[in-house]
Amino acid sequence: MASTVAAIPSLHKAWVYKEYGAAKDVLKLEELPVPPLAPDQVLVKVHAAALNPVDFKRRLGKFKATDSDLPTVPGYDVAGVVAKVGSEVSSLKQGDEVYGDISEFALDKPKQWGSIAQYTAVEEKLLAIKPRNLSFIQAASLPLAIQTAQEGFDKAKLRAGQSVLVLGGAGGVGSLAIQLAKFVYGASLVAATTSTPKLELVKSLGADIVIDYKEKNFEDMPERYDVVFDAVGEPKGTNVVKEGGTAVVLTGPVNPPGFRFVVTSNGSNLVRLKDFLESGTVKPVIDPKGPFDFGSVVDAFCYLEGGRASGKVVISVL
Ligand SMILES: NC(=O)C1=CN([C@@H]2O[C@H](COP(=O)(O)OP(=O)(O)OC[C@H]3O[C@@H](n4cnc5c(N)ncnc54)[C@H](OP(=O)(O)O)[C@@H]3O)[C@@H](O)[C@H]2O)C=CC1
Ligand SMILES: CC[C@H]1OC(C)=C(O)C1=O
Repeated sequence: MASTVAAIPSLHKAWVYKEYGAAKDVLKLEELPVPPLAPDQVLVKVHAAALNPVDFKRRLGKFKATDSDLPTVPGYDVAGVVAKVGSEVSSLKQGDEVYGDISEFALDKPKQWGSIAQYTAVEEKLLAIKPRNLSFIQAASLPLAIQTAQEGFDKAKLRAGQSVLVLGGAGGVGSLAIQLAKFVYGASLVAATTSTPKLELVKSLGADIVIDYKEKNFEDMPERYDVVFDAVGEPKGTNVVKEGGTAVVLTGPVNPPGFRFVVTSNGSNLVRLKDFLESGTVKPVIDPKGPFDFGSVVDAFCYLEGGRASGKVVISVL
């Protein structure tokens, strides 16, 4: 798909913080210069951007040792239209509808000028053509979370016919991890933990066993799993791993045989999932409190930071 692109202004609106702190204290909507383009980058007119916990952890200074310089425009996930291409860009052209995670390494010098803005500059290799059946809102919800699930299962060497437990099944990553495990990697059994109000959502995503962690402890159940995908950060997952299995840990402490990793972005990862997305086999999950409008980003972060989001918190930027 291609869209028409208006003239590019020299200034644009962006959410920015100049010091680390709470969203309500430091996050402001300001007019900034449109980011300059490197030769291998494209300028994206942002239609939608999604929030991730790494955005608020970063804004609280938890990764300052490896962060890019302040001031910071937050936002990793973007969906929009290519407005301009750098001199070395070969695979994208003006008008292409694209999506992606704009920071190749989530914690190591992530983009200073992020996606919660009217324009963002990003290397073509980090983007993919938006699936034609998905809205910009739906597409923006996917990149960082779906690549995290994909990379975690790849590193765990998940094979068809194996069993998976997803801890945090209703969250941004967990809601996609259930679907990928079941429909992309061919797991024979997918179990997931969530709380009482989200049991039906998690079952609808393909979980064969839904564990209400408010009522039951998965460690007390008889099942053991080839792969535990821990999107919660309690180190209990390794206690239910089968002999020879592993635990993928996204955050917090790790015990053997588990491992933790940090997601790496590449548009080719999204291309691998194109058919699953365009066929509707794997579906975006957008928290019903959203999408939030561009003026409500502080509210959106406050909601995400409450830790109860179902699927992804998305911002409509147009
Ligand atoms: N290492 C990496 O590269 C990455 C790490 N992460 C990290 O992974 C974690 C998850 O990210 P993301 O999914 O975006 O976060 P979300 O904010 O989307 O997770 C919210 C969800 O977590 C669920 N949840 C919270 N506690 C529990 C629990 N004890 N058991 C089951 N479900 C629970 C909530 O459900 P309920 O209301 O039912 O409790 C809610 O649905 C974050 O800490 C994030 O920083 C994320 C992406 C990449
Ligand atoms: C080390 C985990 C850290 O990296 C990302 C992307 C997060 O969300 C984290 O908490």
